[in-house]
Amino acid sequence: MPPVWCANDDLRRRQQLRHRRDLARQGLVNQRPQDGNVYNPSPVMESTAPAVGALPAADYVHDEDEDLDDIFDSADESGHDLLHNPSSDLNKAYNRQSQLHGSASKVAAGVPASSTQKPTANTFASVDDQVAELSKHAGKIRLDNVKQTQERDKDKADRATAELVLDQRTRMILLQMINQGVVSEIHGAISTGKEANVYGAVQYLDNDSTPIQRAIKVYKTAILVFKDRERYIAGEHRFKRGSEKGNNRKMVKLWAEKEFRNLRRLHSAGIACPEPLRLKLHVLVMEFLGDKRGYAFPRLRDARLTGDDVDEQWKNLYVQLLGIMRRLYQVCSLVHADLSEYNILYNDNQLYIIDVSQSVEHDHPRSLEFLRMDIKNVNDFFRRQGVDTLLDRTIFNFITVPEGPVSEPELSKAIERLYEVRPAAAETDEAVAEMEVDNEVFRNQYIPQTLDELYDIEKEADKPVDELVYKHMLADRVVADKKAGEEGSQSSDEGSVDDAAASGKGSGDEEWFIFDKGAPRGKKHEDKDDKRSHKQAVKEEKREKRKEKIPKAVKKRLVSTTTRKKK
Ligand SMILES: Nc1ncnc2c1ncn2[C@@H]1O[C@H](COP(=O)(O)OP(=O)(O)OP(=O)(O)O)[C@@H](O)[C@H]1O
Ligand SMILES: [Mg+2]
Repeated sequence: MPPVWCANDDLRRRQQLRHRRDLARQGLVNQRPQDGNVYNPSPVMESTAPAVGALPAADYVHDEDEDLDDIFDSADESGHDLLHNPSSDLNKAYNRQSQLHGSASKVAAGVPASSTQKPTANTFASVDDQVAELSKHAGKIRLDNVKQTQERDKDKADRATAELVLDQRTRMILLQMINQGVVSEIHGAISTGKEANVYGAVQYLDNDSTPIQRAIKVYKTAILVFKDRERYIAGEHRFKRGSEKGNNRKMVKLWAEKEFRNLRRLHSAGIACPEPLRLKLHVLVMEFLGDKRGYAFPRLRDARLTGDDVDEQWKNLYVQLLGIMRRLYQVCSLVHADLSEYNILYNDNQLYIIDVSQSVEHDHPRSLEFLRMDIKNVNDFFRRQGVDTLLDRTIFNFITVPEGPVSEPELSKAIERLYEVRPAAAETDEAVAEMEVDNEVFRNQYIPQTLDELYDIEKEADKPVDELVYKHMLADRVVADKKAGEEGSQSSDEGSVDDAAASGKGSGDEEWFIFDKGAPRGKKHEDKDDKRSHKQAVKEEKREKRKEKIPKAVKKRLVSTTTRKKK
């Protein structure tokens, strides 16, 4: 018998546990851990998974007082719009899933699997009912079906097996997603890490089409697996509410939300990355980057380029990545903050950016420091591949300067120009040594982000602007660049790359100048004569309209007569 609502918390909890135990006995819900910290998956839930499951104590601790209420709360969902968008394929998938797995009455009534209405009473009974309802999908979570093509170390592969067991909350979220048709089946782990596991999944849209591959990132909520997330979230306006220190579950939810939102920004800016599809608490469903059989693209670290022009391919990838970094900064207002060959996937000369949960906005107090770290990682990696890399400082300026292109092919052209205007002797040993020194200096330079962070504001003010690392963040520089753009609009090709290179302005630390500014947008940049004639035309139009206007007194009279008639 389902438990009845009761005001007494203790009694209610006991009833809930008893009910869960009953369900567990019937094989519907996973039982609580027994024999210390060993999970004992129910035969239904883990029917195809191997019998592993000894989890470290810490992995279990956070689940001790596990409740599932928030899992059935639709307020914690993002990407739900996909499901309700009539043009979305997810709709089809949802209907298909519902038809396949009962709930026929719900489908007929047009009720979504997880109702958006919150129960007003008997919450626990409702949660348990939903848990029981979801258990019919248990066989579709088959984590033993691992697809690994990448050269990962043995340690990690072993960990992948040991982590086949999901905690109950995560399992419920996954079952819910299956129920809603977001995915149809969940397969093995693509990757298991300290902070998150990524699983492969498939979504069947209709009976005869090939399934769509999906990736599901599950963030870990265990205490011991936390890294210093605070430094990424603190100081960013999107997370002003605070980082929810001390509450792991909330913190991880925030983290997943950050990745979802950042991915969405990247995707809408046209940067190659997995499209985020659905977020529920700490579980994120996204586009799968890999082949149709479910094998993920390799990380850039593991990419094996083939052909006679491998060197050229590496160089092109380098140029492509610098362009992406500028686009990320200028269009998305983001710094990746963990960019390296581990967080970039590669396929067919295309780079895909992943793992943006720690990416920060411009206004983050350490964004420039993170950017400099990203540049270092990228340069170090490509130098190891034999690419003639640009100076860290040059790239930093290239990324941060507001003026200039933000899309291909102009971005690549601008980078090629950076090579062209580089001091001529860049290939000599001496120049290489000099480059290394400059990189070292730049990497250790202090980058203030606000005026408050300057040690000696007067001393800084005396320095030539071009000596400042943060020169592109100075308000007057940004304004000056904009002004130059306005003036540039009067003599059309002033400030173009060729001019800059020819006049020698583009050498050394002046690379920011070599962007082709192009025609500035916005009304204030329109030609003065155009503006005047437009104003005149609008005036004329208004005058004509006034001629047809009924005088106020006449209008009033007309209104009053019609109202009287009605009466
Ligand atoms: N959308 C995707 N499609 C295919 N594979 C993916 C996708 N997202 C992630 N992966 C794979 O999962 C791996 C880990 O993903 P990610 O870098 O996002 O996790 P992580 O936060 O680094 O986890 P941890 O730090 O705990 O290792 C990646 O290296 C990649 O191989
Ligand atoms: Mg990663």
